[in-house]
Amino acid sequence: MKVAVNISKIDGELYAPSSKSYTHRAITVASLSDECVVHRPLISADTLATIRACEAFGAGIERKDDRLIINGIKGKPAVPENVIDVANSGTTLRFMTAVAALTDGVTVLTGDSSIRTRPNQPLLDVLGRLGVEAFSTRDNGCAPLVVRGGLKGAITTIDGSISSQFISALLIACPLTTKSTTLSIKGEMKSRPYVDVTTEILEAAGCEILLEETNNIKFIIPANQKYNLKDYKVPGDFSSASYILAAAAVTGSTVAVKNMFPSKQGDIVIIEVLKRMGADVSWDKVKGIIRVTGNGLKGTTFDAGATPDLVPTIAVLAACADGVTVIENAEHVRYKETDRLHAMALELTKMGITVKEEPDQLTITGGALRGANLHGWHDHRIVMALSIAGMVAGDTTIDTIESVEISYPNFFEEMQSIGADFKIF
Ligand SMILES: O=C(O)C1=C[C@@H](OP(=O)(O)O)[C@@H](O)[C@H](O)C1
Ligand SMILES: C=C(OP(=O)(O)O)C(=O)O
Repeated sequence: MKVAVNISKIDGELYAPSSKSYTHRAITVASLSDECVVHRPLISADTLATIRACEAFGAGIERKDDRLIINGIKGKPAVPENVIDVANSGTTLRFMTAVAALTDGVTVLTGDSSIRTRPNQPLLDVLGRLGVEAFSTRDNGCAPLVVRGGLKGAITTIDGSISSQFISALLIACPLTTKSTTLSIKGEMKSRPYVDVTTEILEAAGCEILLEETNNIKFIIPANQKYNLKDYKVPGDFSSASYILAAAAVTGSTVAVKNMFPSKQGDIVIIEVLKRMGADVSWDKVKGIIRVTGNGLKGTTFDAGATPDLVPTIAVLAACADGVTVIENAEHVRYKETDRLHAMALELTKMGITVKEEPDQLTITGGALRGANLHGWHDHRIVMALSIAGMVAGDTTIDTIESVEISYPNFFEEMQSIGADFKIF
């Protein structure tokens, strides 16, 4: 499917979708608990993959209105009857690889053509050191993955520079083993706020994990724990909201986004970035409302280490700003649904913007965007970000737009409802 985008202004308010990251964790931890109700989960292609996988491990999951009623497996997943297909979801693949390590048998995990190119070797290696036979069928660290359960605690290290999801996955599985684990992080821990979201939910489930931070980060994970997640309400998603907020900022419009309460999401930093670039932004944290008025933007420097998912949004803000923006410390952004540094560099160049692509950064010189026929790379964040750029350029088409199903299924309809000139064809 494609969208044709014309020059648009927007006006009004939207309710941000629920957080994808919190939803994945709530479903996984609830499935490893006894009985739990997850309120306001995000229902999207990625979170449905997590639901299916947890069901394959034995959890009962029923959808009722805006709740998931979960009958959990009390820390002991069954051996799945079939291969687990995570579709396009990296979070599901990494989390379920660790859950598979808790079974008494063999699990095979695979997914779509994008997921089968994404790296997992650091997670497979650590699982190997924790007593689990875990390997890639093609010996390249990518799915299909095979995991023979038998997880035991130990003292080990993991490289933090590729994906925090390996660390989150281990933090979810290791408390359920019979021997404690010490996990030290080698190098910078990229995407750290996502690990904080994991430990927050684990804490809500009554799990204890100790964090030591001296020269490097170390998690001490006591063994023989039980999860007891009860009623859990999923907060709004700041990564999804970033497209709405950016749309107002680049088109000189005003919008309000509701369901934006403080949480551990690193992508909250979008508020600071918009302010720094010159937008008028206010955040009522009690009412959970962010208001943005676009006012002309100027370039900035953005360190993407903690918040890789904001890169497509910020690349579009940069393209519409006066002067130069440097998005740095972003190598891990290449390991997503697609290589997002390369995709954004290529597509913004088609719109007449000068972009310098280096291994771990983009340097973007803002300018007049011109309409173009763009490729969405089958990647929800690329599609949504380019749609915002199209609202400034006009006369733009973007393909592979069905990918918004991954994190924000109603993106186009909701943006149309506040004035975005999007025509789906
Ligand atoms: O744990 C999570 O929910 C996520 C972690 C991040 O990935 P990395 O840790 O691989 O950077 C982020 O990009 C992804 O969208 C969601
Ligand atoms: C990279 C993403 O998710 P995942 O890693 O779960 O595929 C994303 O939502 O941008």
